[in-house]
Amino acid sequence: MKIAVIGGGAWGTALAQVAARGGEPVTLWAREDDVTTSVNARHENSLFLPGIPLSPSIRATGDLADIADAEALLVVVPAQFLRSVLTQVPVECRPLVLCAKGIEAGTQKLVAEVARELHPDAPVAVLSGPTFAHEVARGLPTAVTLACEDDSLRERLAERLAGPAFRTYGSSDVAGAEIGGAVKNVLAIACGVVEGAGLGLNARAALIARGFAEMTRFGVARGGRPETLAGLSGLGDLVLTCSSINSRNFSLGVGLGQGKSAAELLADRRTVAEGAATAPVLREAARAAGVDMPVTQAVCALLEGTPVGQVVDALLSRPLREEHV
Ligand SMILES: NC(=O)c1ccc[n+]([C@@H]2O[C@H](COP(=O)([O-])OP(=O)(O)OC[C@H]3O[C@@H](n4cnc5c(N)ncnc54)[C@H](O)[C@@H]3O)[C@@H](O)[C@H]2O)c1
Ligand SMILES: O=P(O)(O)OC[C@H](O)CO
Repeated sequence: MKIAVIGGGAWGTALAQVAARGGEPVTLWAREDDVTTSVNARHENSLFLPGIPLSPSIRATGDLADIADAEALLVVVPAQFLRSVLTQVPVECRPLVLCAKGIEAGTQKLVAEVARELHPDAPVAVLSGPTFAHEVARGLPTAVTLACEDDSLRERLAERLAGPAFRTYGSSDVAGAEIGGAVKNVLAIACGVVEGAGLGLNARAALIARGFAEMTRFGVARGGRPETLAGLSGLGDLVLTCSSINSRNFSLGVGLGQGKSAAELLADRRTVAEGAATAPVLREAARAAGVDMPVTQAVCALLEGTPVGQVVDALLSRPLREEHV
């Protein structure tokens, strides 16, 4: 199955590396000339994944006409740009493997819902899980959820992408797989705040557990299955992203916890911290679904400039409740 990757950021590049493992030709579409030039000339994405040698069988392009011969498209642009990019891509009825983690502002749509709206003839799959791009691109062991409702397509994609250090676990729960990835980014900001404000490891563990509870409530309300949320794309990714400064979302939270403003922290970032855009959308989507998400509300307050101490006091002073309701 010939693969093209749409999006030349860190994750798109790492997935191109996965798909090109056996020397198969892979086309990587990128917006930035610096990316296409460095990938083609030096086999490196010097903008988003510097210092990691890439397979010479990856060919980068800025021209969407070059993906014409691909049999499946891995779509790896940030969630808030997905609609504008997918509007330009000549998808036809080719499978779309959606790899962004976020919820669209304005519509509250998950990425697969946006893709189905724009390209109703294209089957969709979601690839998600605990996957720092720089580790995947280096070939370090990684496992992901590959969700697709079509059993035969899921098996073909899983086989095509799997390798000795990249394990794909199949699932038919597309909504569950993408909700875990979108919500964990918001919760990772909260865990970063705990780190930045020096609130301790007990607080971080509490946030991971209570954050997982609210991820599950929201995921089930939007049609996901609890076991998917407890798997690689939910709990697995939550644990990774909430425990490492390598996470862009966690590091954004560290800055907030140190008292910096979101505007200041996001101003000169070239890379994406999806949780910052997802948090207010998730708060609205949770309200619409009648789901209580106190950690998400706290992250929104922090992004909006409420002081850390005030947000923590508000979280801790809520009425006591049973743990499992
Ligand atoms: N980096 C990772 O480790 C990782 C792992 C798994 C999933 N993801 C997800 O993959 C998605 C892409 O993240 P990334 O890490 O590859 O990005 P990145 O931070 O490395 O790069 C930013 C990307 O945004 C694109 N971009 C910027 N402005 C744009 C615009 N106006 N229109 C279209 N595209 C624009 C850039 O071209 C680039 O591809 C995100 O949803 C992220 O959550 C990332
Ligand atoms: O750097 P982050 O916070 O966007 O996390 C990257 C991946 O989503 C981890 O699975």
